Amino acid sequence: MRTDDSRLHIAIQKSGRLAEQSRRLLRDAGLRLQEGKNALTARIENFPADLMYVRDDDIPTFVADGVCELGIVGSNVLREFELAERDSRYEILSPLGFGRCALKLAAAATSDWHGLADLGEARIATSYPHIVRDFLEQRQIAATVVTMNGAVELAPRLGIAPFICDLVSTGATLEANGLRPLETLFESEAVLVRTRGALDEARQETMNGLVRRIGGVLATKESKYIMLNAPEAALPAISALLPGAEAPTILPLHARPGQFAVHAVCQESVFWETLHKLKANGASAILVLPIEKMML
Ligand SMILES: Nc1ncnc2c1ncn2[C@@H]1O[C@H](COP(=O)(O)OP(=O)(O)OP(=O)(O)O)[C@@H](O)[C@H]1O
Ligand SMILES: O=P(O)(O)OC[C@H]1O[C@H](OP(=O)(O)OP(=O)(O)O)[C@H](O)[C@@H]1O
Ligand SMILES: [Mg+2]
Repeated sequence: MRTDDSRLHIAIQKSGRLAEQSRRLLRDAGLRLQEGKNALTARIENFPADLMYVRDDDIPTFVADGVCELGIVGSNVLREFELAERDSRYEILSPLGFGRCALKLAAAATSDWHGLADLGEARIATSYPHIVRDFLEQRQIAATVVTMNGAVELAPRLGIAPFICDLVSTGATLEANGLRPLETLFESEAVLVRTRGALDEARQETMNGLVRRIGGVLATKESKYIMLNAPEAALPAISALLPGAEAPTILPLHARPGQFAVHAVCQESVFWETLHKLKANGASAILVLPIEKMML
C-alpha cells in the first residue's frame, strides 16, 4: 500500500457517513483531491500526502500501526478499537465538528423503563460489543451482549434481543423501527487522529503544516468578522456583547468626534439576537463578514 516513504499517508472513509465531509475538510485545507470514487489510494498533487480510502473500522489499525500517519474517523470507532485491542498507539489531535452521533441503549417504544436496573440479565444487540460490555461491567450489570454487524434495529422485532445499542443522531431510524432511546453510552464525532510512532523530521513538518491548516479551517467555520460604529460611552457594553472576540480594534471615525469604529473577529456564531442587542446598545452600521482563511 505504501508508495513513497517521504509522503504523509492519510486514512479516510471510502464511502459512508464521514466520507464526503472528510474529503471536504481536506479540500478546504487546500489539498487538491482527485474526483473518482473507485480508487483505493490517491496521490495529492499539490501536497506531499497520499490518501487511503478504507472502511472506517480499519482506520484505527492503520493509524496505530503507523501505516497511515493521520486518519479521520469517528471517536466511537476509536473507542471500540481501544477496548477490543487494548491498543492506543494513536493520539486524537482534534474533534472535527461533523459525524456527531451518540451510542444509545434503546428498546421497544411500548416497553417500560425505570432505569438500568431493568436490564437484569437481558440480551443487548450491538455492533459495539466492547463499549457496551465496558459500560455494563463498570455498573456491575449482568446483561448479555449479542454482536451484530448491521441492521441492529431489527433485533427486537426478530426476537434476537429486547434491547439494542446503536448510533443515533436524529432518532428517525429508532422511531421507524418502533424503538425509543433509554440511555446514552458514548457521545461521538469525527476526529483527526495521528499515530503515536515517531516520524522523521520532514514528515513531522508536513503533518504540522496540515494540522495547522485544518485548525484554521475549523476556526473559520464559526468565525465572522464584525464591523460596527458606536459612540464612546457604548464601547464597553458593545465589546462585552461580541461573541468570542478577544481584543476588538477600536478606531476613531474621521470628522465624527466621540464616534468609533469597532472591528473584531468573533470566534463563535453571531446570531441575529446578538445584532439586535448591539443595536440596542448604540451600535450602528453593523456588518458581519465571512472569513475565508485563518491561521492562528
Ligand atoms: N446517523 C449518524 N449521524 C452522524 N454520524 C453518524 C451517524 N451514524 C454514524 N455516524 C458516524 O459515522 C461513522 C461512519 O458511519 P457509517 O454508517 O458510514 O459506517 P459503516 O457502515 O461502518 O461504514 P464502512 O463501510 O466504512 O465500514 C460512524 O462510525 C459514526 O462515527
Ligand atoms: O438517528 P438517525 O439520524 O436515524 O441515524 C441513525 C442511523 O445512522 C447510522 O446508520 P447509517 O444510516 O449510517 O447506515 P448503516 O447502518 O448502513 O451504517 C446508524 O447505524 C443508525 O442506523
Ligand atoms: Mg464500518
